[in-house]
Amino acid sequence: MDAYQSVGIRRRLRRFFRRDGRALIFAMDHGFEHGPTDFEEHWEHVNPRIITRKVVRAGIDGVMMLPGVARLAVDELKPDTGLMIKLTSKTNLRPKDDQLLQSQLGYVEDAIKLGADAIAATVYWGSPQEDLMMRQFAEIASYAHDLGFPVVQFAYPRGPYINEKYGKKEDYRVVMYGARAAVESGADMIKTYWTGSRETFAKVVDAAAGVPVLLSGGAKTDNPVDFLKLVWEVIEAGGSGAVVGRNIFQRENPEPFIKALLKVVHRNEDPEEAAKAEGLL
Ligand SMILES: O=C(COP(=O)(O)O)[C@@H](O)[C@H](O)[C@H](O)COP(=O)(O)O
Repeated sequence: MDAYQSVGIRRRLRRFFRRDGRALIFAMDHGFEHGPTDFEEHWEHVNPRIITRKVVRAGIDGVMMLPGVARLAVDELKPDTGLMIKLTSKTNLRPKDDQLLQSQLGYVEDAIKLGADAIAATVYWGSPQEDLMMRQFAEIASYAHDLGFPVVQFAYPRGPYINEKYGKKEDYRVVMYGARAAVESGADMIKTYWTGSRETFAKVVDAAAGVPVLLSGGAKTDNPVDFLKLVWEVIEAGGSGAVVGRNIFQRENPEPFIKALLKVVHRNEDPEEAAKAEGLL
């Protein structure tokens, strides 16, 4: 018989993933990590309640937030919207030498009090402060697992040696290494970078050995279809979905865009067809 904890972990993961094993998750930690200027294109979206209402209305599977933003936005969530609380972060205001570290800014108990379904933390694999983030992740994961909560790792390879050895952090071997390190450190879900092609992303998925790999969205594309195509490639590569921020909240009208994304993620719909059906083309 399963221990209570593993039942809790499976049950909470299902609040993000539909029966097809895929999820589209809205990310809103940018006011902290990038600064509020990220919202300037559509300033009303700086208000977590307004943008959360829109993404929930469009049918998003889950949201990822830092504790303070979740506190403002949770009343906008449906009972079945997955809530992922991220417990590490950094501001862009830090000195450059400290930018390769995410610090803990909340505790597992805080996330549970907020009604979290999953706990997230970032590890910059390859950072000079990798050791500290590994310990942070291990402590968060061990405690969350003990209480039956799944743990999501934002597995971001970043550091001077990576650039020296591989040229860029998006090299598939680097992303694959980060994903594998996430698996081996006990993650139940992984968020990572696009590697540039379906074939290479499929290798990242293989290296994750069954732990779901989701795309970290990235900068907004001018043409919405370009982003739909990228997510389509992720799904074709065996990826389990995407965690998307700027491509949603930097659009004037995010709802049809989310609906098109959901068609790509959950129905493998052709990106252009999905865009047409939602009036984006
Ligand atoms: O991981 C983050 C920051 O990454 P970054 O340091 O900007 O590469 C988060 O702020 C976002 O949640 C994540 O990037 C997803 O949001 P978008 O990239 O889709 O805006």
